[in-house]
Amino acid sequence: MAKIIDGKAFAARVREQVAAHVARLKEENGLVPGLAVVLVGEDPASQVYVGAKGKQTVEVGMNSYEHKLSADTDEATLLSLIDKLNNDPAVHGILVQLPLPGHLDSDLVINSINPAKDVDGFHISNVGLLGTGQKAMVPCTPLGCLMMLRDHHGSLSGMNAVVVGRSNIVGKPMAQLLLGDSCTVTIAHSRTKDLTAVCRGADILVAAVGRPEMITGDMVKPGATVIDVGINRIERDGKTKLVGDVDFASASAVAGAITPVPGGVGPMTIACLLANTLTAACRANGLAEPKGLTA
Ligand SMILES: NC(=O)C1=CN([C@@H]2O[C@H](COP(=O)(O)OP(=O)(O)OC[C@H]3O[C@@H](n4cnc5c(N)ncnc54)[C@H](OP(=O)(O)O)[C@@H]3O)[C@@H](O)[C@H]2O)C=CC1
Ligand SMILES: Nc1nc(=O)c2c([nH]1)NC[C@@H]1CN(c3ccc(C(=O)N[C@@H](CCC(=O)O)C(=O)O)cc3)C=[N+]21
Repeated sequence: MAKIIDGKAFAARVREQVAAHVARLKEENGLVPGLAVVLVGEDPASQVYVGAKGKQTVEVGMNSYEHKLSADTDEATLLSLIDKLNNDPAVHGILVQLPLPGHLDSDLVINSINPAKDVDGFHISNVGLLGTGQKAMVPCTPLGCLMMLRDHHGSLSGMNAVVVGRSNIVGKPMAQLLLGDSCTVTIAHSRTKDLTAVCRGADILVAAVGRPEMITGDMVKPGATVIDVGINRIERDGKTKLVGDVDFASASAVAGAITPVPGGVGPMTIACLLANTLTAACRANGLAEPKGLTA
């Protein structure tokens, strides 16, 4: 039976570190980091995340600004809000909740955020900085996964890592971070041939597929570390249940360590968002950055 990596407890420790640094900034520099979250439309799952982010932002002593726009908001209105936030000195981080309604061009919207305030790390400048090993804002979900992996293994150098999924928000930046830590990285996707064989070569297996319980125990190398990024709501036995992209029962019987869903990657994502907001506030003011909270 695998060791369960407790993302919820880890995230609570990250938030404590963030809160301690925020308290120091306030006392020594009179600075309070601020995070603006923009939500377009009424997607219920998104509203839950936005609510959780706002609550935790305030709990660590930072200011939270929520902007809820109707689903039919036009591009010009959204861009003008982002322009206002870009120029607001009280706002150090801006997050535009994805996915956006179909009539909005999400690349255009994301790339209109000031890269220094892009706490999601999705702006092309941050993608380029990460890809070239320069100081960037790093996407929260992959950063949270990296923190848990470093904590569990110490060094990741030379390990075989397989990332299943090649999205811009999870798969690709995850692969970059693992490469940065000197893993031998394979990115698998829907066209990959013999996914089972590819996954079985992994010392570190990251699942970011969006398919409930797709990664089963037979795809896991004995003793491997499995990171389950998936968040899927399914109906089972007449109840709504949250499950990952990994079949926890069969995978945990083979793996050496595994993250659960819920209580794994999800809480770390929000903790890293707070850490990124703190980092952005420090950089904007030429102050020392928090240690251990960046890639
Ligand atoms: N915990 C958290 O904080 C977060 C969780 N998530 C969750 O992570 C999961 C992935 O999210 P995201 O990256 O945005 O998803 P996307 O839908 O953008 O990407 C999914 C990727 O999985 C690949 N894929 C789909 N089906 C298969 C298959 N049968 N075999 C192999 N690869 C396949 C796709 O391949 P192709 O490119 O070929 O289509 C694609 O690259 C979701 O469950 C999402 O809810 C996302 C963000 C944050
Ligand atoms: N610009 C942008 N940045 C994001 O980071 C972003 C986004 N858009 N859109 C949606 C996805 C999804 N996401 C999650 C964050 C936390 C949990 C989380 O905390 N989940 C809890 C469970 C919560 C529940 O019960 O629903 C857990 O896994 O334990 C899940 C998912 C961030 N995302």
